[in-house]
Amino acid sequence: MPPDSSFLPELISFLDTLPEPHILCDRAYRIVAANAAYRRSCAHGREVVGRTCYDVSHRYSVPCDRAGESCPLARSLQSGQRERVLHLHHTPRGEEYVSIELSPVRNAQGEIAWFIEKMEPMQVARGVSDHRGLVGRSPAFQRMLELVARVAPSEASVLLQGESGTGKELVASAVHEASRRAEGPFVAVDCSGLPETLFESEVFGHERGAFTGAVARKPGLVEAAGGGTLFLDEVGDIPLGMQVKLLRLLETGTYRRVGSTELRRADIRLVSATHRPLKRMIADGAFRQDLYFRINTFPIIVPALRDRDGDLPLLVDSLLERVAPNRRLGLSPSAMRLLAAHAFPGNVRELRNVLERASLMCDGDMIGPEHLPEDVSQPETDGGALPWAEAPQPGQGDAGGTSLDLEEVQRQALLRAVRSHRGSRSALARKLGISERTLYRRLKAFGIAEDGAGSA
Ligand SMILES: Nc1ncnc2c1ncn2[C@@H]1O[C@H](COP(=O)(O)OP(=O)(O)OP(=O)(O)O)[C@@H](O)[C@H]1O
Repeated sequence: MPPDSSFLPELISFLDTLPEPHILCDRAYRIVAANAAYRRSCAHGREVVGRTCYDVSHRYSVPCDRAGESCPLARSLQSGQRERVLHLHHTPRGEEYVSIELSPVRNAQGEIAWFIEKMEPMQVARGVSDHRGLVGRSPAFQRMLELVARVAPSEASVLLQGESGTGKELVASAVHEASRRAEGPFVAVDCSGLPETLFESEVFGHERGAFTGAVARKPGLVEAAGGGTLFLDEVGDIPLGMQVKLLRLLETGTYRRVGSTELRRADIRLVSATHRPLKRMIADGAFRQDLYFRINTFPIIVPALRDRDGDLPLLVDSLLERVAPNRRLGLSPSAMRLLAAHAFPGNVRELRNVLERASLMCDGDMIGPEHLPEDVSQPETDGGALPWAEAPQPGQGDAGGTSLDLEEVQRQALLRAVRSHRGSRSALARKLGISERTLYRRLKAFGIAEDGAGSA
C-alpha cells in the first residue's frame, strides 16, 4: 500500500518554518521535500527532490550502510526511534562534517512511512586539508568527533583523556565552539604550572590586600570564563587542597575570591583534560574520587596519531599550510613513507615539529627524506624512534582500564627514548615534541632518572 501522503503539504510547510536545514525522505531513501533552509545553505541551486539521500550527500550508488558507513535511516527503521550520527557530506563547499538527527514519522496505521532529517554542519572539524582547527577522517577520529557533537550542546562536564600532543586543547575548544556558549569566552588554564596558593588566586581571584603582593583586586579565571567554557588542562596535576575547592565550585556553582567572604555565582561549562591515569591516582589517594565523578560526566578518549589510520597525509597537508603559510610545500612519496613508518610518540605535536623543521631545511617546494630529522629518516640505525609496537597497547593486558594502560604505554616509551638517546635533555624534548619542562615533569612522575634508570 502506498504511504498516506495527504498530510504532506502541512508537514512541508511546517519544515519551511524551521531555521535548520531539513529534508523529508521516504522509506526508499528518496527525498520528498527539502525546506527553505536546506535549499539556501545545502542545495545551492541543485534539484534534490526525487533523488536519494545517499546520492545527494555522499555520491554513493547504494545506501550508506552498504557503503561501510552507519545509516541513520536503517537504524531508525530498526529501533523505531530518533537516531543521530555524524557524517562527512559532499556540499558545494567541499566535504563537510554534518551532524544528522533523523526522526521517523508514522502513518495512520502506525507504520514508519517517512523520515525527517535535520542537518547541522559541524564547523569545528574538517575532513579535508585546512589551515586551522581539527582535521581528520579516520574511523577513530570520527568516533571521537561524534562524541564531541553529542556532548557539545549540553552543559555536561567533559573529560578528555589522551597522550600528550594528540590535540586535547583543540578538542576542548571544538566542544566550546559547537556549544551554546560559543559566543562567550574560552579560558584555558594549565594546571601543571600552578602551585597551590597561586592556583587559588588565579582561578578564583583575590581581593586587594588578601596576601602580600595583592595590591589590587583581581577577578579570577572562573569569572573571566563567565558565560563560556573553562578548560582545565592537566587536571590531574591540581594539588589535593585545591581539589576540594574545585569540587565545591562544581557542586554549588558558587565560589569566593581569596580574602573575601562574599559568595559569587559561577556561570561556566567545564572541560578538563589529562594524560594521567586518574583512576590509579584515586587508588593512591592523589586524586579525589568525588571530583573525578564531577569532572567526568562525559569522557572522551582523544586517539593517538598511530591509531588514526589514513589521517597522516591529510594532517601533513594541513600542518604544512600552518607552518609555512606563504609556500606551497609538498612531501615526496619517499618522505611520506618514512613518516608513515615513524611511531610519533609525541603525536600531532611531534609531526608538526618535524614538518616545521623540514620546511626550514628545504629551499624548494618538495620536502624529501634528506630534510627530515635523523630519527625519522634513519629509523633502523637511530634507535631513537620509540618502539611503540613493543610497548603494551591501550586495551591490552592488565586490569587497570584504559587510563592505566595509557600510562604504562607512555612510561615504557619514555624509558626507551631516554635509554636510546645520546644528547642533551633539550634535544630529547624536541625529538619527543614536548617542552623541556614537560619532559622533566614526566621523568619525575614516572620515576625515571635522566640516565634511563627505572624499572622496565
Ligand atoms: N586533529 C588535528 N588537526 C590539526 N591539528 C592538530 C590536531 N590534533 C593536534 N593538532 C595540533 O597538534 C598540536 C598539539 O595539540 P594540543 O596542544 O591541543 O595537544 P594536547 O593533547 O593538548 O597536548 P598536551 O597534553 O601536551 O597539553 C597543536 O599544534 C595542534 O594544533
